[in-house]
Amino acid sequence: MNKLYGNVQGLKPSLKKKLGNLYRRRVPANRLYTAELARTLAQLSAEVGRPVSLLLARNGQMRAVAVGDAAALPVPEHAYLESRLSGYRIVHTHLGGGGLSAPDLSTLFLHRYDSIVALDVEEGRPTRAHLAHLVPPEAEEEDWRIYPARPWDAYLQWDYGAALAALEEELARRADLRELEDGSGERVILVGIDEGQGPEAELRLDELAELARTAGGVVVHRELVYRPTLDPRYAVGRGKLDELTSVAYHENAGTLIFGVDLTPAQAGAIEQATQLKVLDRTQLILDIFARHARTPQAEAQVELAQLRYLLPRLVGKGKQLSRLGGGIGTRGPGETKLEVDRRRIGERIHRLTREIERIAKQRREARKSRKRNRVPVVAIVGYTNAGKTTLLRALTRKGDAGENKLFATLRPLTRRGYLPGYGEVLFTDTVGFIRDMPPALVTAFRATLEELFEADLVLHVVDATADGALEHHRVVEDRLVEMGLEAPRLVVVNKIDRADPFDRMRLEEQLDGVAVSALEGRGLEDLASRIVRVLIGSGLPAQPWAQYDVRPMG
Ligand SMILES: Nc1nc2c(ncn2[C@@H]2O[C@H](COP(=O)(O)OP(=O)(O)OP(=O)(O)O)[C@@H](O)[C@H]2O)c(=O)[nH]1
Ligand SMILES: [Mg+2]
Repeated sequence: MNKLYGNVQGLKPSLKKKLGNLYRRRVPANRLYTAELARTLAQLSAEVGRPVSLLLARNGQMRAVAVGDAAALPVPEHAYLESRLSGYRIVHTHLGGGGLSAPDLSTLFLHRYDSIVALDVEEGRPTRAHLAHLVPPEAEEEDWRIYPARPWDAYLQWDYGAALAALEEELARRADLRELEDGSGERVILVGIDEGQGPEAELRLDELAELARTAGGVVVHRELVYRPTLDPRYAVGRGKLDELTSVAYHENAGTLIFGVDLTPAQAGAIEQATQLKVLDRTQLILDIFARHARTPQAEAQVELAQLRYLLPRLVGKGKQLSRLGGGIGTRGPGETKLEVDRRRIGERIHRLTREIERIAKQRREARKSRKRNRVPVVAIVGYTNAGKTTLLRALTRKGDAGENKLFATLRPLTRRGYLPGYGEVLFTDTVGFIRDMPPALVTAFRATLEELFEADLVLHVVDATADGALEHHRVVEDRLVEMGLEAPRLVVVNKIDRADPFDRMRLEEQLDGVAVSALEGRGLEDLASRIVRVLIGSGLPAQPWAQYDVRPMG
């Protein structure tokens, strides 16, 4: 016999059998329900004394029978498809009448059912029918349309198939329109949690937004939730989650990013409740590292951290894995391997650990025999959003014209530049620093910074417009010292086009920095000559032909 869902306790076997027989019913593909089905349903509900709910596939096949309200039905697997309907509908009874309830509507919405019908039952017979379906997201309006109550048999001749096809078409058309408007970029919603930190929580949310942007996301909504203690199950309240799900629908977002770290159980529960992709701060940061990893050592470390973080999140969860699909949180050296199972991941972790040891040994030996007379390397570091990448571009701008081969991009994040009176220099960009690096990621982060050890000079970019710029500087410098980085430093005070003159001066003085606007190209000559002085001071003489500032023919 087919399974009965919901509360079947205390039901007589004969009644259970009758309910089970509902599985044999079928509705023609273009009809909402048949007269026989409605009558049987009403009669059985009256006998049971509880509502009875049916889950029907679009082709009219019975998929599930539950004693209880719509929420008692199992959620169909693979029901959820971006911006489309799930292909399932719910037909159920209401013994007390009263139309569709709030839980009915939120079930409809969350699982994108094709439609939901409630049949009022009086004396074992159907009386009125209440119908609702989703509508394309509009500002200010409800996400569904509820039709006025009609006599139960009014829908028997209705061409449900055609109505549904029209609705799907409309939904798809709107989704296409939005895609055109947005351009690329994964649309994400940020959820910051204020556990009583006050303004600090706001800053952390700003930082989360920066991280999301760096990972290639488009932030369409930010929500700061005040919660002194996290909800053990959902981190935030259930009501808040429903709200966010609705925002996601209106904003066409498929991803929720939480500013706190979620336990594997929380992430799973939130995903289940919202049907959205759920990421936490650590996963977001891992994704950024994955984009910045470019040495074998860094790639191995990032993959290792990704797998370690992923492993506990895999328990009994084929579903979450398949949902990962693509986009933020799925990138990286291990990208293609995310599909493998737990055991294989365990093996991979083991192999990576050995690989990392091997590479480290190799590198120690390679460093000993580092070549003389090579092109000096200048690495750019700094807090996230300080303007490192903009500065790299500004310092190597001429390369963009693509005329001179000297300036051609070598690797995505290293470019050749030219310093007047000195010669060629390699500039290399790095991943931004952030406060509260998740402990699980420290090793991977350091690995992405490994190239710093090849640098002859480290440019430390400070954003003069940032609150706490001095503190950011200190955080970064402390970490560099911890890593044992000995290369000379030069502080670049950036964004002077927008900075308060007093802040700028204070930073310049306290950090002995060079003030620039990477965006407007101001102060770059001063910076170049400071760089040259440091390089020469560390025993890297100017290149012979460059002393006359004659540039070689490209
Ligand atoms: N006003 C102004 N904005 C700037 C300047 N330099 C960079 N920005 C802006 O600051 C933002 C961050 O710049 P990026 O160069 O991406 O910063 P980053 O340090 O590479 O950031 P991450 O790689 O995310 O750590 C961008 O919106 C830039 O346009 C500047 O000199 N003046
Ligand atoms: Mg950058």
